[in-house]
Amino acid sequence: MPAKLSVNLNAIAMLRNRRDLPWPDVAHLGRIALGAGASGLTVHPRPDQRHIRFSDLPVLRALIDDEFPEAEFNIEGYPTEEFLALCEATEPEQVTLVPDDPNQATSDHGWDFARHRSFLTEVVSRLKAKGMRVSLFADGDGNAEAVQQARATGADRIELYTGPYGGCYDNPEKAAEEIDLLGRTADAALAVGLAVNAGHDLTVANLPALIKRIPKLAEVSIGHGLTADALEFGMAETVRRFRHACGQKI
Ligand SMILES: CC(=O)[C@@H](O)[C@H](O)COP(=O)(O)O
Ligand SMILES: NCC(=O)COP(=O)(O)O
Repeated sequence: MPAKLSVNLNAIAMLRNRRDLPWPDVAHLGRIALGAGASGLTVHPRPDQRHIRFSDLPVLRALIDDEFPEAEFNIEGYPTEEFLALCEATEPEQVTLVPDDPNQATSDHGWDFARHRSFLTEVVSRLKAKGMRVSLFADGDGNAEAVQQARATGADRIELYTGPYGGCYDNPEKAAEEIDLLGRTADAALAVGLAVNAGHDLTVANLPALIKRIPKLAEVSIGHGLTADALEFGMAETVRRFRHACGQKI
């Protein structure tokens, strides 16, 4: 089965938050993404709500429930009590636990599973008891032992952190090395019964090689690169609409 695409709305929310105005409309862009065949929506609400606001969550939950009942909601974040309460109130189909510091600009590493195993086991069991699938953000470093520790927490999946691979956009040799490490991590995870997601800095250019190496990839969540493409490929039509609004003949 091909990898599912979950569209991450963080970048759109960040743009909205530049002004005290309701556009770009995060839920409506989520609707367009799901209408175009995305399998789900991802958000990563951070404690300072600099992009996704906590108040976006019930709106997106209702969008999926009312208009796209086959789609999945994926909420990512560090499992503080506040985050866990948000998940319990929103009941996403999947929660992705990420070891982010509150002040971090973006996610840049996976869990140290040996160190945080008992904490993660507790959190995973709490979320799974409420019917949520749990995925753990993991470094794609080929460490099979770490993957076994991830499995021991009771999680259903890992999400491979693909940032280092995404950063190799201008270095094909380094990209091939990263693909090898990601692939070995995925093999180890699949061997112990964990399904594998992937995300961070994925693009139309770098996805095919990743999918080729990990054909059983269950899901990719993509925000930054996808939003950049949406702007690029939507720019010409948008300028035509604004020229029309200026009274120009098109
Ligand atoms: C978990 C992860 O990989 C991140 O990509 C995240 O979901 C995006 O976070 P920001 O949009 O805050 O950079
Ligand atoms: N889990 C990764 C994600 O949701 C999106 O990351 P990015 O494409 O914004 O880097």
